[in-house]
Amino acid sequence: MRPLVAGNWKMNGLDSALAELGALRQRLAQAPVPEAEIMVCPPATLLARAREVLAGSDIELGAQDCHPLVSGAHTGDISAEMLADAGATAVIVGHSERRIDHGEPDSLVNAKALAAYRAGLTAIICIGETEAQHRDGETLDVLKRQLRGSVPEEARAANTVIAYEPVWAIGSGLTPTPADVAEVHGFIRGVLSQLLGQNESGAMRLLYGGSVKPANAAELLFVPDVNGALVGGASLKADDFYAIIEVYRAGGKA
Ligand SMILES: O=C[C@H](O)COP(=O)(O)O
Repeated sequence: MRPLVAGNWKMNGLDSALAELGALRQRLAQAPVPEAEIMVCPPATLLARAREVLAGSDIELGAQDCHPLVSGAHTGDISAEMLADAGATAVIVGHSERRIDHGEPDSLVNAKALAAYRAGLTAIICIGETEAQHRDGETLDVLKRQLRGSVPEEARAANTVIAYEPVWAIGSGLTPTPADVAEVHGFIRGVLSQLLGQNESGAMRLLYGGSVKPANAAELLFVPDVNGALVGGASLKADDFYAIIEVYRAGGKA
């Protein structure tokens, strides 16, 4: 399956990110990496400008969150339909920063994923254990609970991507070992198989996220059952993001 490398800008991008995006576009035009699908997820305020920068390129545009409803009295919120209207083809839901900062439970993440489907967007559903849960050996239990609660019955390989992001690895420079990533991703694939059937589970892309950098991308992204990356900090710099994407150049994993 074709891997996906998605960049999550989070609440960044006021300064140089659009210029960096232009540089990334140029870099990929000069030295394409057709083996990978590439996406950037800027803050909602930058979607329109990012869309202009990317016009005519293969780089896709995603968003970072959505409200479950189409419209209404929800000050400050943005619906999946509005994100689609702004040019997004995907939306991240259930990122740990939303789960923790905004107290989002699995049921809300599930509703947001359904909203994404309703608007024709791909849902990138994030799951991951905290440092304490990791230390206490609860990782697999936590992930199973999050998958059962957050992944709608309507999830299909064509409309859903799962991103495993250990909270303790996000922005910390720490990463699980490739063997740990392999175990966890194999486990996720198995739970998805129980929930959605083997065909959908087998074809669904499972991304790894958490301190993916040019220096560790090759060792993390060629692990079995890893079908791409959700990249935070390193997606803000064209050179770094390109170097991560480039690990998929022909000769790597199909
Ligand atoms: O969504 C992206 C992740 O939270 C990873 O962020 P990071 O690459 O800065 O650790």
